[in-house]
Amino acid sequence: MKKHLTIVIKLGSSSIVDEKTHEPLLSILTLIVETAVKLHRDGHRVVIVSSGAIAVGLRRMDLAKRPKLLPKVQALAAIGQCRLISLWDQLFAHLRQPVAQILLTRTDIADRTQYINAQNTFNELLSMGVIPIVNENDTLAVSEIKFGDNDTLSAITAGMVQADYLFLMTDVDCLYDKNPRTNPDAKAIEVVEDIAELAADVSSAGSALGTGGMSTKIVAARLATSAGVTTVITKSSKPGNIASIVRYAEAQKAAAAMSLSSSLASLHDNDLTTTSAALPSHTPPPPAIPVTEPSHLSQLTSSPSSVQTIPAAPLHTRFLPDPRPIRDRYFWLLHGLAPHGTLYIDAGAHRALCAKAGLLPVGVVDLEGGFAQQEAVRLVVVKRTSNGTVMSTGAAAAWEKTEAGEVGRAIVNYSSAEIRRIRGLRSTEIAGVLGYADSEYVALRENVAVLPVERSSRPTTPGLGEKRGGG
Ligand SMILES: N[C@@H](CCC(=O)OP(=O)(O)O)C(=O)O
Repeated sequence: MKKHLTIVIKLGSSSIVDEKTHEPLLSILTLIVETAVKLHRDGHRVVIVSSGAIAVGLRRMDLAKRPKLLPKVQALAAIGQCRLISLWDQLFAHLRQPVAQILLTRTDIADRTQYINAQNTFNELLSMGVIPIVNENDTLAVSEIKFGDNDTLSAITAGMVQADYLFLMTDVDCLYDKNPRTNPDAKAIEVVEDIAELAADVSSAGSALGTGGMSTKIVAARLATSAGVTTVITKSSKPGNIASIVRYAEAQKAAAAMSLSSSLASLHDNDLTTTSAALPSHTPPPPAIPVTEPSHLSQLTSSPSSVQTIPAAPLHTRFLPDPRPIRDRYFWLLHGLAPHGTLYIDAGAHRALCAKAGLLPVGVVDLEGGFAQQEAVRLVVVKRTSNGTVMSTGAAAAWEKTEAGEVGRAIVNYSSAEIRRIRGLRSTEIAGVLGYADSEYVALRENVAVLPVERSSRPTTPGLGEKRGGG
């Protein structure tokens, strides 16, 4: 188990300023600072994703509400961001904690070299003991190149720094199966093992200041957990809960690991058929669990004792990380790039991609959108239709979309105009049709990221011009 955890804490605009007066919520900010410094002093690496630039700009210019015109919003973000970062810097300075400002746009990370540069800068700052404070570079980002909401930005940041935890701080303590304000019998959802099966009420529209709501938090949780990041939704007015939740979650992992090793030991000692049923599932243990603590937990609990009872955690929703995380280049292909179109591929091509081959023109059935060479596209699997539905007008056969939906993303070697002419052909035929053949592949293997089969029906990061859920 890791001694030093990397923890990303995301605060939305409504956690940073008062929704009506737009004055900073100093008590919350101070508690966040104390929590972050405590975690840092315990040996953990902390990144803060802070919204609030526009809201702070509104206060500075004495404006009552967010203007409609984009240049005005961008000007306010420029005014507010320097005040915001100065506020964070001043608060952290009281505890002698250096911070750094990182402002990102989607185009910054769409270039692989820039993505790696950003990653290197994060790592350097974290190893220097600095707390990076991240926001979207609103002044440059127009809608086409926006992350759009800081929930998504925080999940991409968490993937980039290979975080252990992402905390999405919000105005409720957790997800509920129904709206708790109108349904007194609403049940808290404490642990989510599989987001695809989540049945929660996500109708919360977010604040008047920000752009995120509960549904953008689910998108963010899906993205972050796919990169192996445990994602937590909890109340921003109680930042002290972060340490208790980390302690609790780590204790659960330790307890599960101990239970697994004792089960494995008994597998050696006993008949395999009688003990295999005792292997632990993801079912959470009861709230209070006596465990022998690993050293970093005793740091978190600040207790000298090696054996103690872990107190129950405050209410929160915890999304468990995918056991087979998508990281590095594949994470960047899936979430760093904005797709410019879609390639519809057949099941054979999908199988070949899953078996780590490149994408050949013969497997491409149809396409949508206009894109250039070396731009990113979505990959969607289609099958020959049985009911006569013609998805593709130009293709030789009729095709329809499958339930698998989007199965991955790729950077293509040919433009949409070129692929339109070579789809369905063998690679040896490319030169005859185009007059040249830059590659036998439509996309090289290293430029293709495919989702594991059982997860491919889940949407990935919303791309350019795609509608996000939630307000
Ligand atoms: N980047 C913008 C905030 C983006 C946004 O709306 O985020 P959130 O408040 O988390 O929904 C700002 O700093 O004002």
